[in-house]
Amino acid sequence: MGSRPKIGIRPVIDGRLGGIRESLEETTMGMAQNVARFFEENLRHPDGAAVECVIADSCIGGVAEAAMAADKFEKSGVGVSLTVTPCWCYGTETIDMNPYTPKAIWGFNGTERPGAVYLAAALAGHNQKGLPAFSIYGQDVQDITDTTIPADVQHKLLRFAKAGLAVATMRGKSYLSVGSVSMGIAGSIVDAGFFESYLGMRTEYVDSTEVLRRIERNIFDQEEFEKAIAWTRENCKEGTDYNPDNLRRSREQKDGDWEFVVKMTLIIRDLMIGNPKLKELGFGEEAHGHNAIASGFQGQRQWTDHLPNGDFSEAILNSSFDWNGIRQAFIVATENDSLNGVAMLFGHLLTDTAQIFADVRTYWSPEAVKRTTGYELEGIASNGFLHLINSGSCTLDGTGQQSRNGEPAMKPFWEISEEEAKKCLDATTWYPATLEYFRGGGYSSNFLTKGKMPVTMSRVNLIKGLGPVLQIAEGWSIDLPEHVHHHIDQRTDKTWPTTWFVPNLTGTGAFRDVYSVMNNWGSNHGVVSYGHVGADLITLASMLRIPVCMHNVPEEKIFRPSAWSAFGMDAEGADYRACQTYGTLY
Ligand SMILES: C[C@H](O)[C@@H](O)[C@@H](O)C(=O)CO
Ligand SMILES: [Mn+2]
Repeated sequence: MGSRPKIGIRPVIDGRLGGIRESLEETTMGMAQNVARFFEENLRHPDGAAVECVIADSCIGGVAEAAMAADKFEKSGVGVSLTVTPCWCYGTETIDMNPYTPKAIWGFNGTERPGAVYLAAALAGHNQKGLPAFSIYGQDVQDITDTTIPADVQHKLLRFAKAGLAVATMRGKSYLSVGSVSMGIAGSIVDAGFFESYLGMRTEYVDSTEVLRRIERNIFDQEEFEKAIAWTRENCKEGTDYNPDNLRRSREQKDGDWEFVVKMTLIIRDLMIGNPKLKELGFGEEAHGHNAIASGFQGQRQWTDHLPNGDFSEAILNSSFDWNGIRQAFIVATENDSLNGVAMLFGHLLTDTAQIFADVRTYWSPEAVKRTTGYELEGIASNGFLHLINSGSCTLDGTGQQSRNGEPAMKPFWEISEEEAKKCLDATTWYPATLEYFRGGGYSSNFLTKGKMPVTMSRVNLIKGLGPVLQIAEGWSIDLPEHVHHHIDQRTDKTWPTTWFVPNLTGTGAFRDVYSVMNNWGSNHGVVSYGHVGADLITLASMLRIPVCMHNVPEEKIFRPSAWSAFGMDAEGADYRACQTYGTLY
């Protein structure tokens, strides 16, 4: 998916030659090399490649060397910058002035030389000049000869770098809208201004007829199709047809639908990222694709009223495996809900894992569960739960059939085994689509997400007069007793995948109770990412100047640019004021 941004490391130093600078050169450059090694060992891009660092050719003692570093970074594709120093240096003379590059400064907390004093001075400069930067220095004083990176510094370095790389990775890529607005869902009014100004992304739009044209004119790789359909027949088990007799599609139609949805999958992927094979087949223009890092498929209604739905394509593309093996998940939003697509993209870039796209369907109170099933909710579910369910885009990784340390998990593709991919497929049943909704047929994925996964639900909303806001709810997937699950799952669309979700409650505001989380959710959709990654999302949002309107992330984990604290003592109000003051990144 295009070039990968690098992390630029800037060792800054006290410029006074004749003793001071010379005594610090080795330590300062050593600190840069050390942190570069740390990043390279601990960070990967979502495509699996190791993250590369670029270190300035010399320590930076003043503005000339700062300019040389900027020049090198520009030429090497640096998208994120970290300044490191163990000593006092000259604030504004050495800082990184590139307005687009997320920045942090690690000032070594020692007393022999005052790295943290430089940090404070440089941050004051950043803040006075309107160039937000993150502040990093360890809790505990270290000796100047100590080359270890303390755990608290490591956490901040990784949180900053991963979010910074996400910013740089999105820049210049596209959101591809296949189709238009689905059933009046506002998130599928793909807003070019939002993508351009906040994310640095393009919006590309193709009519859904392009998918049909490629199917009818065989504009896809036939060989891959043969492989894909054989794999699908072997790995994707078809479920019972729940449609009433008078609507049911014939066996012949259903077999045709399988072929159709597999072709759709190849085509949507080719539309996103291109395919060199198409050039060999004589379709040079189509071979390019749209440079899309995320996409959405309208589906409902015009397409699905007439043709098989997008559920199979969305689910498979969003998963970490297909007929070509285990691979990076794509980001494809159901109903072309681009704002949920953006939250999926954030989740993917921050965790390297596949994302669950879901309708935020139902709040089940303990009383309602009791009334309908006779069961008294207990344990983590005792305050009720949310039913997350959706026809299409939910990744099959969302089955929870992968594991880490014996617990269910959703992992980066390079950690997923063949056996785990197979278990995800085996846990999924593909039901003939509910024809009352999807008149053109197709297949919907059905599974139940395993409980006990730490997860984070998120969502971007656009608010007129304000701009985008991000909402975040950390919590857990839960298991329900089989009969309770069965009873309440079957009340609704029984051909779709279900995740039972319990948010972590704080006792106040939107997290007073489970009902309030649902009641405060800004739209019909949400994204579920594996892990408690709310703090990472908050860091990323601050870089993009997207205020966070709702979250339940513990205060001590929150990491925003240093300037945010100048906007007042209530952190969330300050976030709004800071985002408004700095304005969009692009
Ligand atoms: C089939 C239905 O139209 C669903 O797709 C609908 O409930 C939604 O998912 C709305 O987001
Ligand atoms: Mn939906």
